[in-house]
Amino acid sequence: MSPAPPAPAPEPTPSVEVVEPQDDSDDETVKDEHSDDDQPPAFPALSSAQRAGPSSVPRILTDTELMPPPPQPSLASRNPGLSAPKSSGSNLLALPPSTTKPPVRPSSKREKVALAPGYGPLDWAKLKSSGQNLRGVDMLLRVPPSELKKHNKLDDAWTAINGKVYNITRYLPFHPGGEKELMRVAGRDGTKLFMLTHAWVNADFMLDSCMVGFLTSEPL
Ligand code: HEM
Repeated sequence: MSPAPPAPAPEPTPSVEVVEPQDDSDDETVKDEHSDDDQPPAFPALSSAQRAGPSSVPRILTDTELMPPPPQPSLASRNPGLSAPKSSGSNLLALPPSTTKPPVRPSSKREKVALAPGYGPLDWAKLKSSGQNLRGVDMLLRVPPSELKKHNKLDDAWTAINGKVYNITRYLPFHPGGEKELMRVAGRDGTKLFMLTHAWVNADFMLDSCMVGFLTSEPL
C-alpha cells in the first residue's frame, strides 16, 4: 500500500474587499460609463418597510382599541303602525300604512254609454255575419279624401282607419262609446283619434264587413 499523497495546502479564505468610491458626491444617478447596466434593483427596496424593522408593520387592533359599536335603538324610538290612532295605546300590532290609492274615476272623455237592447257586442257580431250588405257598395273602392268627406252624416257615415275606409253607419248604435263619439271621425281619417282612444280595439275585425275600400291620395 502506497502512502497517501500529502494533503494539498489549504487555500487562503477569499476575502471581499469593500472599496469605497473615491468620489464623495451625493448624486447617485451619475454612473461610471463602464458600470454594469444589468444590475437588478435592490429587493426589498432600500426604502421598504420590511427593511425598516418590525415597528412599522401594521398590527391588528385589539377590541378595546376599536371604535365602540353604535348604541342599541330603544323600543320607544321605534314607531310601527303610523296609521294607528294615538289613543289606541300600544300600536305595535297595527297594520303598516297602505300604499294603495283609492280608485280614480275615469275622465268623462271615456264614459261608456248604455247601449239600447239588441245593440250589444254579440248582436253586432250576429249582424256582421248575417250576410247583409253593410258596406253600401258593391265592390271595394279607391277613396280619396274628397270622396270620404261627403260621407259625414248619421245615415251615411264613412271613416278611414289605418288606410282602410269603412262604412260605420250601421255600427253607430252598437258603438260602446256612443254614436256621438263615433261621429267625430265620420267623413275623415279617424286613425289618430281611434288610436288615442282605444288602440287595443281591433277595428279591422270589428268592421270587416263594413269595408268600403282603401284611402288614396287625390287623383291628379
Ligand atoms: C271607428 C271605429 C271604432 C270602433 C270599431 C270602436 C269600437 C269600440 C269598442 C269595441 C269599444 C269597447 C272597448 C272596450 O270595452 O274596451 C269602444 C269603446 C269606446 N270608444 Fe270606440 N270605436 C271606434 C271609434 C271611436 C272613436 C272615433 C271614438 C272617439 C273618441 C271612440 C270612443 C270610444 C269610447 C269613449 C269608448 C268607451 C270607453 C271604454 O270602453 O273605455 N271610439 N269603441
